[in-house]
Parts: sequence; structure tokens; C-alpha cells
Amino acid sequence: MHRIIETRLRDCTRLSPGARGLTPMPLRVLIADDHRIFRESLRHILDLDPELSVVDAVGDGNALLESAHQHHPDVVCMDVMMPGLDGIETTRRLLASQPEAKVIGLTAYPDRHYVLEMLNAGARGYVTKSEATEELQNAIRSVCQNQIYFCPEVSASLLDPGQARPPGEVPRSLRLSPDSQEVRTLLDEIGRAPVPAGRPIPTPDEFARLQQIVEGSTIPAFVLDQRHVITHWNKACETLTGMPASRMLGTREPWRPFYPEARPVMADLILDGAREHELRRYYAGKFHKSKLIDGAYEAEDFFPRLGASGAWIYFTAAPLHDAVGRVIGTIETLQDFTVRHQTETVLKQSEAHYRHLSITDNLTGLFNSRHFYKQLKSEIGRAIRYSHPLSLMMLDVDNFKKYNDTYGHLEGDEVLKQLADVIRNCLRLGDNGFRIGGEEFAVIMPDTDVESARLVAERLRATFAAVRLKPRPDLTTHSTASIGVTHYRPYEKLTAFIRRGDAGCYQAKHQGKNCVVVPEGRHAPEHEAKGTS
Ligand SMILES: Nc1nc2c(ncn2[C@@H]2O[C@H](COP(=O)(O)OP(=O)(O)OP(=O)(O)O)[C@@H](O)[C@H]2O)c(=O)[nH]1
Repeated sequence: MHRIIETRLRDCTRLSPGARGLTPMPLRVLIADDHRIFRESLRHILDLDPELSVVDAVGDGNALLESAHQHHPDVVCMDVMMPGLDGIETTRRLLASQPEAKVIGLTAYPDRHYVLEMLNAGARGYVTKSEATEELQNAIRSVCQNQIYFCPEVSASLLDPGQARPPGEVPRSLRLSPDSQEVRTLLDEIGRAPVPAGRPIPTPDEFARLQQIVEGSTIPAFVLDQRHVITHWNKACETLTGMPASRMLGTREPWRPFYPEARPVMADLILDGAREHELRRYYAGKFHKSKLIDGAYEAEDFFPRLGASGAWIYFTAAPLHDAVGRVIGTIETLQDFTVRHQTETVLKQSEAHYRHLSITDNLTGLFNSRHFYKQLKSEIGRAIRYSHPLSLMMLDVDNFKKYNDTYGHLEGDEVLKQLADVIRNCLRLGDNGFRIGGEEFAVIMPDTDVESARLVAERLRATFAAVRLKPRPDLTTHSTASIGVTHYRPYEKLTAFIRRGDAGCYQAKHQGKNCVVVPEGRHAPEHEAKGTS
């Protein structure tokens, strides 16, 4: 086989440099094909041409871009179907940074769609692998003379599909001027065609502009093209996610740093038309439409896989449009607000803590008198609104002065704490206990009629009386409380309601203490209501 190739190459190199339009310096050629044997035979063939110099032969698009960066080739011959970055994407990126490079696409099968896509991406030649040994040098010479070159098989595929070739006619290669009507018609076809799956739309110019914007940004961002392939993954995004661009570019795996398994990210959903049910499925309760950007959505979430102990990220995904308004990709920006979230959480906790302190009695842990009045007012409102019963219990420790005088103030405090515990333990859910004065307590019982409230009060009284107190190591004693119970009478004033409860307590003291009284009558006289013990 090599002998045939060498014969052809001799024919080829017999042409005068002028006729070939080559410069005296050998043209620097870079080859990319994932098939090692094919790329090495190409290298061998081209190296035999004294006017060509193969600077490198690599296996994929990323390696090609790296090598091109290093060698600055005049011509790049690349396979259109490569793993990772395909030829179309690689061409766009290459030309964004080296617009003077001439790209020739290599393909096993001359698919019309891919030929046009490569042309649109900026390629100047297209050669099938089966014709490469004969055609590649022709293609290289043509593109270096600023022509567009299609090998015979490719030009046949570009014929109007409805236009049959006359029987027996052998297809011929095609050389076109980039400014020719034929090329314009072919490129027009791409512009008019409905966007097929797998079609990368941004032109090299658009791509280069986007590259500058995204790469120059300190905000973590990545871009998906219309095929959901990652085309940009900036430095800030590398830092935030810990995933290098080299690992992410060319893949359809933007989920990788964020989730344990494959799933669409917000940018994918926007690309698919931002269907609400899909957004809800993946970001339920966390997403909303952007107020600033049309068609964009925003969300925030916690990502346990990011950083040492997870990160809170606010992310926005917005569609990218071409000049005629077609969606050609999506850009997703990410904001790490973990520190702000932590500060807010601490603030909320301390706010809640101080709020709790402001309504709590230090000694007993029950709510204080300030909260008692607020709570009672709100329960009265509820009772009126829903016509529900509401009962109130007022309690006062019996002979507390004597206890204090006998055993000391600290032992007196113990009694108050014991009573608070009893109140807490006897209450049902929804009832609330308060210490509203020195040795005075209250219980608000929503949705409770007076008879039920009296039973609760009785149980509470008996429980407290049974509590064993040890004001001295050698002494066990007990304390008691007098309790007044009453229920709310619709539309009466809060003060009248409280006074009637106080009156019950006062009567209990007069009836010998350690008992429960439900006072009769409208309300207690002013002077009685004040003296609860
Ligand atoms: N240990 C302690 N005593 C308190 C506290 N607040 C009020 N006291 C005392 O509670 C006592 C209340 O006494 P009085 O109002 O005479 O009532 P009492 O001795 O219980 O008499 P009756 O109510 O008739 O049974 C006073 O000695 C107050 O100093 C407190 O926080 N801790």
C-alpha cells in the first residue's frame, strides 16, 4: 500500500511550488483522529511530502487544541467524529483562537448535515477517509490557496438530493471560492434548516465572544450548547466545583460535581424549554422565574458534595440566543452563599433565642406576664371569631411569706419552680402557663369550657400539694396553692376576665386555701380582684 501512496506522492510533489501555491517553508500540519493506525498512516504519507511537515498527530479534540496552541499549525486535518469534543466543536474553538488555521474535516461517511456543519463552523475542506490518501494533499493545497475543497465522495453528497447524477458519471472533487454563490447557498441551507439535534450553532465569532465573557468572569459559570454539551467551564467554576474544565468540557455531564448520579441541571431544563413540571420535579419549592432575564430561572439549594462540608448555591440559568432569536445554548451562573447562609442562620437562632428570653420567666421557664397579656388578648380574639370556649386559671401559692421567712428565699424559689413543673406537666397541648407575679401564676386554656378547666385545676392543685419539698436535709414538707377558674364571656374586656379569675383565687384563700373556686356573678368587686392572697 505504501508503494502506491509513495507513487502518488511523487506525482504530487512533481508539481512546481508556484503551481501548488505553497510557501517555500514546509506547511505545518496537525492531524487528529481517534484511530491510531489511521492517523499514523496519514502522518507517514504527509511526511513524505517535502513541503509538508506534520507537527503532531493526536487522538482527540482536546489534545488537538492543546497541540495547536503549542505548534500553531497552518493546516489541521481532523476527524469529525471524535470522542469528547467532536470535530465541529473543536473547529469552532480552534478558529476562535487561531482564525488563520485551515481546517480540513475527515470522515468515514460524508453525511451532508455534518459537511454543512463543518463548513459553518469554519472548516475549508472535507475529505472522506477512503479517499484521504489520494485527496488529502489536494485538499491541503486548495485550502492554502484560499479555496474550499470537497473530495469527490463529499461533493457527491452535496448535490441537491433531488438531483440525480447521470448514469456512469464519476463524481469529481469540488473547489469553491469561499465567497461564491454555491458556498452562500450551502451556508444558507444551514440558516434555514430547523435546528437538528446535535447541531452546534454559535459561529466562531459568537463562540470567541462568549469565551471571553465567560472566561473573563469571576462569577462561576458554565455554558451548554444546544446538544447539552458543555462548551465553557470557567476558572471560577473550576474553583467552586473542584472539577477542572478539562474533565467537563465536551461532556454532557454538568451534574457531575453537584449530584451523585446523572440528572438534568437547571441549564439542561432551560435548554429543553423550561417546562414548569420538569422544573418542579427537580427543584420543587426552590425555583422561581428570574425577574431580570427573560426565560431565565433561578434557584437555591444546598449541595453536600461541594467543598469540605457542602455549600449553599444560588444559581441562575438563562437561554442564549443567536441573532435571529433562536436558542443556541444556556449559561448557568453560580453563587456560593454558604457564609451568608451560616451568618443568617446564626442571626435567626440568636434572634429566636432573645425573643424567647424576652417572653420567658428566668426562674421557672414559664412565659412571663408580658407574654401573658399578649397571649390572652389573641386567645380572646380567636374565641370570639370561632365561638370557642376559653378558660383561665389564676393560682397563688399559699402562706408563701411564711415559707420564705422560715426556710429562706432560695428555698422559696424552689417552691416556685416545683409549681411551674407541675403546671407544665398538667397542661394539655395548646394550654399555656405563665408566672405573672412573685408567687402568682396563670394558665390560659383555649377551647376549654369552665367545667373541664375546673377539673384540670383540681388535678393541678392536688399534684402540687403532693410534691415533697426538702427545705432542709432533715425536713420534708409540702406547699399548696389556691386557684380561681373562670371562662370568657363574649365581648367582655380582658381586664374583667382576669379580675374574675383573681376573684376565684381570692375566694379560695378565704375558703381555707388549697382549693379551687369558680366564682359566681359578673365579676368580682375591684378591691377583691386586687387582693389575691
Ligand atoms: N422566694 C421568693 N419569694 C418571692 C418571690 N416573689 C415574691 N416572693 C414573696 O412571696 C411572698 C408573698 O407573700 P404574701 O403576698 O403575703 O402572701 P402569702 O404569704 O402567700 O399569703 P397567702 O397568699 O394569704 O397565702 C412575699 O414574702 C414575697 O417576698 C420570689 O421570686 N421568690
